[in-house]
Amino acid sequence: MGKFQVLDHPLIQHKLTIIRNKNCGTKVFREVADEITTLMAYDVARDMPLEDVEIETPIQKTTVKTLAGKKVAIVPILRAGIGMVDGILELIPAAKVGHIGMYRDEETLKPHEYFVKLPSDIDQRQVYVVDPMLATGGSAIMAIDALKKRGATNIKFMCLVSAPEGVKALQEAHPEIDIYTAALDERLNENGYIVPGLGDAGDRLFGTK
Ligand SMILES: O=P(O)(O)OC[C@H]1O[C@H](OP(=O)(O)OP(=O)(O)O)[C@H](O)[C@@H]1O
Ligand SMILES: O=c1cc[nH]c(=O)[nH]1
Ligand SMILES: [Mg+2]
Repeated sequence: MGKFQVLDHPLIQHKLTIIRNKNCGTKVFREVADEITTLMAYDVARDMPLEDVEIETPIQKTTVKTLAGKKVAIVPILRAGIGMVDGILELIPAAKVGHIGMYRDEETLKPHEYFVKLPSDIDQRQVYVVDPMLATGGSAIMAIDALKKRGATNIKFMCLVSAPEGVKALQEAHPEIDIYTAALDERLNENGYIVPGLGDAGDRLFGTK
């Protein structure tokens, strides 16, 4: 079974409180979502492999560490996942970015895939799938299905807010995936929204409501 981690550093909790507030406007929502993602990425990237490299400091030659091995691909689930891309690029600027378009039918809550464009070497990369909300889990499960179908093997999932229902479903569908969330909330409501949550992440990020 992969890891399930609530990244509840005080700075993350404080910033999440800012964007949960219904009075937080689009500009601040976008900026603070970015900041939370950067703080999360610091922890998520903790297992990045290192290798030895020989350099010369002004004092002497020495063997030190540099990042090695698997390169990173960030894969946002459109639309709302786009709000988490820049926060990771801040720390891992050489990462490639793939996109998976997915919308959730408002009646059935079932996800529908409408776009997939990935780096051609996705099978060689450490993949970070990002979406602010893990609600029923349907979108994340289908996005990871799409990635596996195209050869990705090394996948982590990052979200800002998750519901217990979504975490369980994702763990059952893809048990080896590590899941990182800034908060694990109480439940889903009758419309499939996370309670207390932060509302519709896509609409709040892009100002579409
Ligand atoms: O876990 P689930 O029940 O699948 O729900 C979560 C999904 O719902 C939202 O996307 P939405 O369908 O609203 O699309 P959008 O990002 O374009 O607004 C959210 O960004 C997730 O992708
Ligand atoms: O609470 C929720 C659930 C799904 N999608 C959202 O944007 N918010
Ligand atoms: Mg939405």
